Amino acid sequence: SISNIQPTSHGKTWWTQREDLSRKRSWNVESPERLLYKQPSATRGGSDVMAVTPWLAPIIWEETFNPELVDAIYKPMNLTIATTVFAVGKYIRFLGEFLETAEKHFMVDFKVHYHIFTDQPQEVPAVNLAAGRKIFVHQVPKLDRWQDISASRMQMIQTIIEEQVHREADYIYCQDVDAKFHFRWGAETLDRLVGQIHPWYYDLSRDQFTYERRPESTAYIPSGVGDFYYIGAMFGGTVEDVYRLVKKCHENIEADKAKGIEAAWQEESHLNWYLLHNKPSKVLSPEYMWDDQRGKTEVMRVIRLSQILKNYGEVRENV
Ligand SMILES: CC(=O)N[C@H]1[C@@H](OP(=O)(O)OP(=O)(O)OC[C@H]2O[C@@H](n3ccc(=O)[nH]c3=O)[C@H](O)[C@@H]2O)O[C@H](CO)[C@H](O)[C@@H]1O
Ligand SMILES: [Mn+2]
Repeated sequence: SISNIQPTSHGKTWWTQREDLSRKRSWNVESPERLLYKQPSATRGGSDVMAVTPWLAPIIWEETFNPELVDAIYKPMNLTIATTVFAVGKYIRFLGEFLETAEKHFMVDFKVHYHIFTDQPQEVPAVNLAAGRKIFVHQVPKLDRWQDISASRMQMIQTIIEEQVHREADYIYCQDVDAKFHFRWGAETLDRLVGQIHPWYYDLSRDQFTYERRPESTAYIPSGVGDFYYIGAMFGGTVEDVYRLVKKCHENIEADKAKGIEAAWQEESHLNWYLLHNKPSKVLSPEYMWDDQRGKTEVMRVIRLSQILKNYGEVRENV
């Protein structure tokens, strides 16, 4: 199905429908009775990396969780996971491999709704989807600047939650299209509000983070403050929590625009402001969004998804 997405911001009556959907779910963490798995140790962590934040949100790395146990708990919940991916202008070329590799590694055996936003619906590749998985195509205008294409995602995600996703999905994850899956990217990532540590900043000090540093911007973060530098290419969580996030970031982007300010890294700067003040309930290690340009570093046991090398001069609208 192809819909034409117009940026809107209408009434809140859909929240009631949303509450009905949530009530039908059992949120108990039920494990099947005779499932066998390795005993967890109370005194030794599964890994030598930081696996919990100072506000007690888990940080997800390989070996901090048991994939079979996670699947055994989450699969019977019959969840629907929406994912948004933008393929505007030349970025349509990345969509085929994104979807094909997602079918191999992303939430395998779960119901997944891919929401694809593009200016070229007829170019969306035909991909064989496993049972229970669907593609929805939404037509969006092609904006002139890559900064605006990237930043407009906050508003478009807000709109699609209001118009459709609130009725259909439990969780929503929002990802860049210029990436490929290589390894399990599964239900261990599900949580209320989920941020992703940027692959270039996980080992730097907070003062090196490229936060927005001008006090005039709503995304302003002063020096001496900050937890992680979160990447704009991936965030997610329950539909309610992601809705609050995209709505606030969109409002702040508009407030800045009215003052003639564009944050240093557009929506990524606003996302970082939001997640500093609204702590994520789960944080994904860089395994979940790596960058091919960085090679593999010692801390990385696996690479689950990686941004592919691209020629910025060739794919971006204005450089
Ligand atoms: C290393 C680096 O420079 N990282 C920044 C850069 O990420 P990226 O270089 O990863 O940004 P990008 O060019 O991949 O754009 C982000 C996403 O927007 C969509 N898109 C973008 C342009 C376009 O013409 N068509 C289209 O569909 C597409 O889904 C893409 O994956 O920019 C982002 C957005 O501001 C963030 O600030 C990142 O931190
Ligand atoms: Mn990207």
